[in-house]
Amino acid sequence: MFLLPRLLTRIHNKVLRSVRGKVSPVACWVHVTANRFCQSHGPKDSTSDVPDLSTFPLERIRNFSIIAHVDHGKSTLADRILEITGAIKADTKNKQVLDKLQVERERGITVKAQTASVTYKYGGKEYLLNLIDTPGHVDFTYEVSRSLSACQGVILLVDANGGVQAQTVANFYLAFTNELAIIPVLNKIDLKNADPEAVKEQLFNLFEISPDDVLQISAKLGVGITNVLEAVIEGVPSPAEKCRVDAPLRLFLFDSWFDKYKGVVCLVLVVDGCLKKGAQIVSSHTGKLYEVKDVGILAPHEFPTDYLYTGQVGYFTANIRNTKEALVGDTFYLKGEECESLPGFKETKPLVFAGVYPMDQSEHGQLKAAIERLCLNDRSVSVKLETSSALGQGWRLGFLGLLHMDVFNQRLEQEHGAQVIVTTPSVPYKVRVQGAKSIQHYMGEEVIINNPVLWPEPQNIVETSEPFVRGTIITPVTYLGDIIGLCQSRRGIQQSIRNIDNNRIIMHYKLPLNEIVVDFYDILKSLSSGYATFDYEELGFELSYLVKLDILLNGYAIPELSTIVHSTKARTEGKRVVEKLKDTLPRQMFKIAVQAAVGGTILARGDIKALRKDVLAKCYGGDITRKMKLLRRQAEGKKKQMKMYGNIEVPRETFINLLKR
Ligand SMILES: Nc1nc2c(ncn2[C@@H]2O[C@H](COP(=O)(O)OP(=O)(O)OP(=O)(O)O)[C@@H](O)[C@H]2O)c(=O)[nH]1
Repeated sequence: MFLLPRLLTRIHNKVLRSVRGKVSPVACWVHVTANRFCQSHGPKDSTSDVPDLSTFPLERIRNFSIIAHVDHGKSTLADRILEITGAIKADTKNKQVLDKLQVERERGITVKAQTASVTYKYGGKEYLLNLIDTPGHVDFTYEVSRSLSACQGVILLVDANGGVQAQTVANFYLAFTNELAIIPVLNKIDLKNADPEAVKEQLFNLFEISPDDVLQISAKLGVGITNVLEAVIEGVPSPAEKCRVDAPLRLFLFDSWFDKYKGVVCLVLVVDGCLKKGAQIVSSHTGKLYEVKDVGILAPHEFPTDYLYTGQVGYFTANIRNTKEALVGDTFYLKGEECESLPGFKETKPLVFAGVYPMDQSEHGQLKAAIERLCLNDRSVSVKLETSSALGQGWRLGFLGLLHMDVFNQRLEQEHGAQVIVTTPSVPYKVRVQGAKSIQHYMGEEVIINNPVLWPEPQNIVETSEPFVRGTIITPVTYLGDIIGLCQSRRGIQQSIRNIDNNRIIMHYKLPLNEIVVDFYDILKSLSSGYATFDYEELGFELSYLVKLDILLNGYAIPELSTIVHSTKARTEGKRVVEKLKDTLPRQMFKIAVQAAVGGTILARGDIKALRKDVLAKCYGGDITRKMKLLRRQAEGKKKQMKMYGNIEVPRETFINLLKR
């Protein structure tokens, strides 16, 4: 059952070569809360009394995460664990209890890791189990890696019907490089088409996991759940090595959110010492002093306990109103007892950037507050002010992927009532410029450009690079041809291909990030009737011949519509945008030439015909020369107007329609 030692010795070198992402192991921290609350105070569905938190020695604490591909049943397993341990009442209505956000419930996906603590009796002793339900989608890997640094082990859940998928592979390596114990579990064995033996073979072929170590459960029916809990107690090491009971207080802040009544709520791990209500604590990051107003645990709802002991996880509030003061990764210590800060989290690197503007400029202030509060709960988003002549004042936000961007904007709307316009997403590019110091905006020779508007003039560019990723695709053999075709059309280079069983193939492709951010995943899914799965890891920047594609209306470039493309794709992309614009721009009283250009070269052109006023309407009968004269005058008038409207004012609504994805 304990995979860690065996795997570490057997496949260490092989795995380290293909490690997914570089996760910074946060020094020492465990993630434990005690559970079960007084019925009088607890959430309605909690069932038992609050245990005395001081009675759990570190040896009887287990911190673990559930990791898996999307929809393999993580949240359902979490429901069953909460039920079996009495944290919530067993009820058929319990569906993904830990998916608390509206966006999670609507989309049926987890986007935010959630913590819940339970107690379980095993071998005559009571254990504190702290479980973290993590998201499955690649865009939320940050949440997974943050959660893993709080754990000593993981349950690697695999759907016995769907088998190993791209995200299973990614998550396995994430846990493996964090040196966590791995408990392999097959879920959905109740399904008619479940094939546990085939999936065990896949696990062996890919990760050398012995079939004898694999547990089989049905999270939906609640079959085999106690075996999983016991495997966690037996197989996951306790956090005893990492925390000190007798040392002065040290708190590690690893999540936070905003409560309109209490201000910022900080989720912390008590690494050393004990936290009590009323304590005076100092932030290592800001040096500010706070008085702790409220202390409690999550189980899974907030529950006040007044104390948190060594190794336990819980929340505190301290009347923090400024969201910038609660930096995830910060260390807090007791006033007068300054101590060494714990290593924080590695900054995430956003991969997709887009402009976000208020629908109505008068709501700029509200949107600013909404973005700040949401970023408190999602630290992986980067924020920078931006101004557009068409859309006004806004921000350029950086996300970890397109789904992340969609979910963030949906949360802005649902949780903060903000109405926003989101511009076309783009990826960061690297440009080496000459005469750098003389060029406005650029201080160094190599610059990262997140916004096509800031692309340097062609004569100043020495070379350009774009980000590449290593994509993992797992697909049934039937769809192989179509998928290879798709990857080639996206400038992909195949790196490896092999069978994981009789029917399924795993492939690795090197792909430009730019080619996959928008629609690659959707096309892959539709080509494979939903069966192929995709995951990617960053490979860094590589030289590439990139150009700025400008869109001109009657000869004037519209900055908001510029994009960066690979030179081989400029013509096709130009034609596509021109066609789209022809359909979207309202006709005006004069002709509009829509052009796509790179530098001075026009690559595509389309004309929007002028709206024609019927100047002959009042000219009943009469001589043909009279009618010709009227038409000639109209044409001359338009010529003048063309000049006048050379710089066409595109209505704001048109921009909104054009830029809306
Ligand atoms: N038949 C069957 N269905 C299951 C089982 N476990 C989960 N499901 C179903 O699988 C679907 C996905 O379950 P979730 O628990 O939301 O999966 P998840 O891994 O948390 O999903 P993400 O958070 O989006 O990654 C739901 O419709 C569940 O009802 C099982 O043991 N048997």
